[in-house]
Amino acid sequence: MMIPRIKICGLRDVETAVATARLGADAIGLVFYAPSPRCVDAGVAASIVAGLPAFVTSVGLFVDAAPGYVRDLLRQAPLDLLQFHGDESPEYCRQFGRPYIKALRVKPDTDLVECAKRYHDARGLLVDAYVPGVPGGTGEAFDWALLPAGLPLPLILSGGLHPDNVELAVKQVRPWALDVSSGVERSKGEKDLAKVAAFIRAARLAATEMTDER
Ligand SMILES: O=C(O)c1ccccc1N[C@@H]1O[C@H](COP(=O)(O)O)[C@@H](O)[C@H]1O
Repeated sequence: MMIPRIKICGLRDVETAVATARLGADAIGLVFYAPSPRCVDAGVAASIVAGLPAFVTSVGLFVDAAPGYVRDLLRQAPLDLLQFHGDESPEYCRQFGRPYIKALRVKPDTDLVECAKRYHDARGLLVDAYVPGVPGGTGEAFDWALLPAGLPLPLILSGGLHPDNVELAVKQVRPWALDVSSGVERSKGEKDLAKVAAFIRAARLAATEMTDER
């Protein structure tokens, strides 16, 4: 099985972002949603983007943001990929002319195949837990059995992942990528590099074990 790509979300300073990349993260998420304890401003985002080494993707996370705000941010911080984590329509997501992923909060009646068709030009479909009133970053997991096989877009698994459940997640879901925030923190918004290292190690080991078993 492919080793899943790993995104660590909610970095707030250059030093921790670079340390996270050195631990093996493929992508670093920057949150542009004011109510989040992980929210950063354009200046901090620009310094993190500029500080990342080659081949580490910078991802900007937005929740139903005004288009002007997103454009303004992109002028200041040249993000590689946009993550839309609210109720954004496909038309909204496309208007920036940048690669994007669409996040969906999964409920028992969510038709993910239909969603993948609607957002057909997304670079991946990110699935997260549905927690009423909170758009994400909750640390809550959802029932992975709700995920259909054979989605026509790369599946990015998120929601309540942490170093102790990521092995099961990789083996059960076989996602293209993993995205984690709360599960690698010591307190809300405060990343714990030991947990980041443990998460990356456990995810890669799980995928390697699956390959060896075949
Ligand atoms: O991280 C946040 O604060 C956040 C705020 C608003 C929307 C999404 C947010 N984060 C994303 O939520 C999922 C799950 O996070 P967790 O690991 O359960 O804490 C993940 O995709 C984050 O990128």
